[in-house]
Amino acid sequence: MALQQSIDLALETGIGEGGLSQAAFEAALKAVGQAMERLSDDDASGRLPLLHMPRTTDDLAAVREAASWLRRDATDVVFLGTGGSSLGGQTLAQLKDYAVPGAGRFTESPRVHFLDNLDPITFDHVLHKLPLSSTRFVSISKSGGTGETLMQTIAVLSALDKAGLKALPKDMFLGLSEPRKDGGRNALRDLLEPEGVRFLEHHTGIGGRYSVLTNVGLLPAAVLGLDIAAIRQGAAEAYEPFRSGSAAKDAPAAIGAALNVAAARDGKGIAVTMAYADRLERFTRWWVQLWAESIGKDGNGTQPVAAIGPVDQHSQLQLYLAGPNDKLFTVMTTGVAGQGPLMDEKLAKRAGEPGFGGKRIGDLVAAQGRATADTLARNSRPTRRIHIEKLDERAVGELLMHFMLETVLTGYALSVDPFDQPAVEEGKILAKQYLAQG
Ligand SMILES: O=P(O)(O)OC[C@H]1O[C@](O)(CO)[C@@H](O)[C@@H]1O
Repeated sequence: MALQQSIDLALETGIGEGGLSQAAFEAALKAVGQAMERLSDDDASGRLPLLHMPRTTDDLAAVREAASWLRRDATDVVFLGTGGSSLGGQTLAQLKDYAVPGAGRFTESPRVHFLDNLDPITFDHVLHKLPLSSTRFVSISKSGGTGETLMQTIAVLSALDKAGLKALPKDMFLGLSEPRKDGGRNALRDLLEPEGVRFLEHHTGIGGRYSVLTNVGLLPAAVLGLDIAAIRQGAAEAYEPFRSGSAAKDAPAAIGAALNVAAARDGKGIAVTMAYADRLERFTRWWVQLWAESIGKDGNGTQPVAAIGPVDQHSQLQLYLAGPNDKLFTVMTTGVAGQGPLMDEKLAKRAGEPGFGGKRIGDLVAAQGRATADTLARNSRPTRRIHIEKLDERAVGELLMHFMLETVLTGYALSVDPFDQPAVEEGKILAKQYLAQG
């Protein structure tokens, strides 16, 4: 297993007052144990295809084929889509420096872009800058009806038309959506299929925010040359204790769920995940959607907050250490010790930091991650630590599956349905009304 989780700094037994009591944790673990029984039924009945994804391999060839079609002669590949239709792919793409501050600008061809937010200025700018004749577009929407993705797709079709290119939309576009239900409407298909655009099928039994291990997340990963089989193998590692019928106390994702349940019951209404790695920044955003939409309903839920270290030590940490003690922290570190530029002894002395001499940047980051977890604990803030020595496809696959399982189990244990998001529809309907009114 690549993921090492320790919860001692979250419990009263480890940090004293402020930690979660052993009794509360045990009670939560019991509830999660019951949730695991339900999960086991879900697996056996096939009700949750997500649970079978780690062991599935027969769909990978189609993903690889689509990826190589997209890469052929392309300078740029643009993924249109939002929420669960984008964040999983972004998380995986970050292994190849996507959206890594500074480094992301130097990525090799094809450049990959995820346009998940709808912003007219950005979209205009990107459409003007992209070399359209060598750009490929992928529109992803499970429902096929998300307004943002439809507007983006319409805008691109119009831009291609205006550019008067020889290639047709079918040579430049790929769609990814559910099949039409009972032959009914699917707006994205209605838009693209008449142009001859080919579609990959979105798994009908897997929700958008749980779709990272399907073609939704794996297609961008394959375009970037990542080992998509290894991502699934890593996910299988996280699922193994569940597959083999381990007790909750022996299943890392169940332990994580129990911590969250105990914290929620204890009135700790905020869950902060602080990752000490640029290449986990998109992961934290993916987790925010997963957690918020899955757990936040019927008056339940804890507020997910994403943070990155060490940069957010210089913006958020003061509150975390000295503000209200209403949070459960997860501090994530990777094996960066010994990595990065070496600090020259003389220059370090000149800077008044002789202790930096002979150390590497990764040494300081490793020390900072450790210090932040320990300082939170010393200030009575319950803190879980997750360490991943080597951040690669396998490790990220395991991490993603761990957090999906943790989320589902937390939902089950708190008696909320972790798979729907009914409340967000109201605003979408109103926005369409306002648009019509002008
Ligand atoms: O993939 P779709 O259907 O376009 O939905 C995009 C996102 O919108 C939501 O439905 C919320 O509005 C998310 O759950 C989903 O990931």
